[in-house]
Amino acid sequence: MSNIRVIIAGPRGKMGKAAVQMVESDNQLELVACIDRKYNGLSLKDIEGLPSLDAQVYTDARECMSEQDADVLVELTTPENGYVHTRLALEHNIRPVVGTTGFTQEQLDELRKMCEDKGIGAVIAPNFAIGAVLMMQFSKWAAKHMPQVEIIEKHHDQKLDAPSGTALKTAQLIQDVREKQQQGHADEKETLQGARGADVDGMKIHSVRLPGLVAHQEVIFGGHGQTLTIKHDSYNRESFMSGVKLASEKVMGLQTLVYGLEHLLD
Ligand SMILES: NC(=O)c1ccc[n+]([C@@H]2O[C@H](COP(=O)([O-])OP(=O)(O)OC[C@H]3O[C@@H](n4cnc5c(N)ncnc54)[C@H](O)[C@@H]3O)[C@@H](O)[C@H]2O)c1
Ligand SMILES: O=C(O)C1=N[C@H](C(=O)O)CCC1
Repeated sequence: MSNIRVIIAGPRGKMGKAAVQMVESDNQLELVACIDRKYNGLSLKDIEGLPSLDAQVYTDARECMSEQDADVLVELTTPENGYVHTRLALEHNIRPVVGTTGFTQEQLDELRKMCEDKGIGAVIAPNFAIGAVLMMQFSKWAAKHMPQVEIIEKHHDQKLDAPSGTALKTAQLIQDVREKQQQGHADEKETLQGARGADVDGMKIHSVRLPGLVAHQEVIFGGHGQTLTIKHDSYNRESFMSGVKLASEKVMGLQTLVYGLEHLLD
């Protein structure tokens, strides 16, 4: 089978660096170019801290995608730029594998429509860590039986979006199996705004941002005389890389947009 030709957007970021390493050490994936904010025209090996690869760096994403005959874009930048890159990739028939979080529902709907119109696949996964995917699936199951639930997500303090994509996805999965409902006291009042967190159909989401954290989430279910906590921790960015690899391979066989890695697991 021929190699899958990959462009990585954001190669000097925390996730991008790990993705460059992963692609470099993989037999089936081949890094052909990167999209960065700096270093136009250099090759990756000229950039300090990155592996010695010949892949060319572009600051202009459109130019990169027009010049390079790529199969997959691995997008790991920021919500705003990530959306632009993902659209551009689809316009160039390059299949996006998107880890970047913070896209709005309208943006996701538009990207889904673009995929359908072009008959080309895309994977957008708010969390590529297998343990996090299982944590979300277990939470959906638990919510059927214990529908009173709150989500606490904790991330490093450089994160741009809140709540996390994982927390939103978890809430969506739980919405599939539980009715909107009042949680806490019906007459509850916040004496300090935001004290009860964000609200999704009565379900609360609390976002913690601190140095030292990577990516962590607890989903707490309450019942009569008992609680259940389903918890996942990512301690480093390598935890996401088997998911990025799987998505980069599986996207080649997709004709639609898939939102969440669970759709790619057997
Ligand atoms: N889906 C997952 O499993 C997962 C895991 C971790 C992080 N994330 C998400 O991935 C994204 C990146 O996270 P990170 O921790 O690596 O962030 P980071 O800030 O370390 O890296 C982002 C990189 O993007 C680069 N960048 C910004 N704008 C750009 C542009 N226009 N062109 C090219 N590069 C550009 C920045 O220079 C930076 O190097 C975030 O949205 C984060 O939420 C997702
Ligand atoms: O580091 C981040 O930023 C992460 N974001 C994802 C999210 O928003 O859910 C999860 C993994 C780490």
